[in-house]
Amino acid sequence: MSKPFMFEKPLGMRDTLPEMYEMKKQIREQLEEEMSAWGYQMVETPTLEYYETVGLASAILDQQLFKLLDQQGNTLVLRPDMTAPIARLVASSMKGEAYPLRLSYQSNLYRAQQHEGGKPAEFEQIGVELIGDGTVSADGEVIALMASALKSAGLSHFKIAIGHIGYVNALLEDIVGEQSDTLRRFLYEKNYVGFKEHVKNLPISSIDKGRLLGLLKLRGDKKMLTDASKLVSTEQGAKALAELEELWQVLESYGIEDFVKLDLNLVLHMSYYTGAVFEGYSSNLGVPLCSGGRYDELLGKFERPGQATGFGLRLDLLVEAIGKKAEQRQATCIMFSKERRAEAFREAVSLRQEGKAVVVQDIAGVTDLDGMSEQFTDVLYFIGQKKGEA
Ligand SMILES: N[C@@H](Cc1c[nH]c[nH+]1)C(=O)O
Repeated sequence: MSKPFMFEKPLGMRDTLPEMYEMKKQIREQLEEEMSAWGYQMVETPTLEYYETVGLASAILDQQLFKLLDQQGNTLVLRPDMTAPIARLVASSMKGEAYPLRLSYQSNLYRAQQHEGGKPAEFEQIGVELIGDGTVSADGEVIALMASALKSAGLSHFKIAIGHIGYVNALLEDIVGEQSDTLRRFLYEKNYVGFKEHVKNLPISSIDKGRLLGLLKLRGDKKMLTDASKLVSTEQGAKALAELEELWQVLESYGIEDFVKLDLNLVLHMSYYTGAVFEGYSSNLGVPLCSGGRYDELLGKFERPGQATGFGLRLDLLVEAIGKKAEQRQATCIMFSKERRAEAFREAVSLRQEGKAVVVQDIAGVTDLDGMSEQFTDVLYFIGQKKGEA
């Protein structure tokens, strides 16, 4: 490998400039406030985790993990997700705390990228986990909170698509048995053309081909569930549909049915999901900006079984979707020369006490006075001899 050019960053890594920082901060505060208002408590976990435990439990493709070695020779990962670290936390340091637990987080996550110019390899995610509650009310709560968080951040045009991995598995396994992975991957990649092509070439009856292709049409409101029930007759399939029916009622009780739609071919990235899954879209972004779902088996891997659900929201994408500029705090500049330095500092203290942001600048350190002054609406000069002094 050649030596990187001085200004290059590792693949997928980004800088954050002041304006973007401010925008992220304002939106982050609103999201955190909303989650706290719903009774969720913030936690933090380390950036590095063991590959063998949390790394594997995160259920993400191995090629997306950043791996490194510690001094003892253990393989570590930069956390690719927060759900697995929180499962570890709940099963260890928080073991004594009764279920259900409502936890929230705001963290940078790391997913290695294969190509330049694509997705970021480090991004901030804000989310919640509702752990130890297997009810459909819990699924409804996290979806309603996600909608409420998006609204509180200032996003008004969004839709949440809801599916159920139990339904997809029931249908695929009923028809293609063990070979369902390939079809699931087409769905996860939203490669519906690839899905159709693959189905065409499968050695199965035309009725079963019709059932598999029928899955792609299962989008809409709760009326669609009747069509869905015609494709699968297994107990697992029926259970998933009954859950979705109840979930729709919960969402109606929250009054957010206009923001949601059912999409039964939804398959998400993480393979730990076991039940209802969902994804949120803004009308002006081509990619989902938040997603989540039920994962009832993950806590068991950390020896504290518990049914759970949650979501994660990408702050960078939410900022992009909202699209408006941050309200920048205007600062006053006090330009001083050393004779009046103490006076300038006193003035700065008193203006800051009034709530103003103040920059104090020694004029001897400025080479471009006009350029510097243009950055401020107000510039006060404390230059030369003090008034009244000879
Ligand atoms: N951890 C998931 C989101 C999620 C939170 N809880 C459940 N799912 C992700 O990064 O996509």
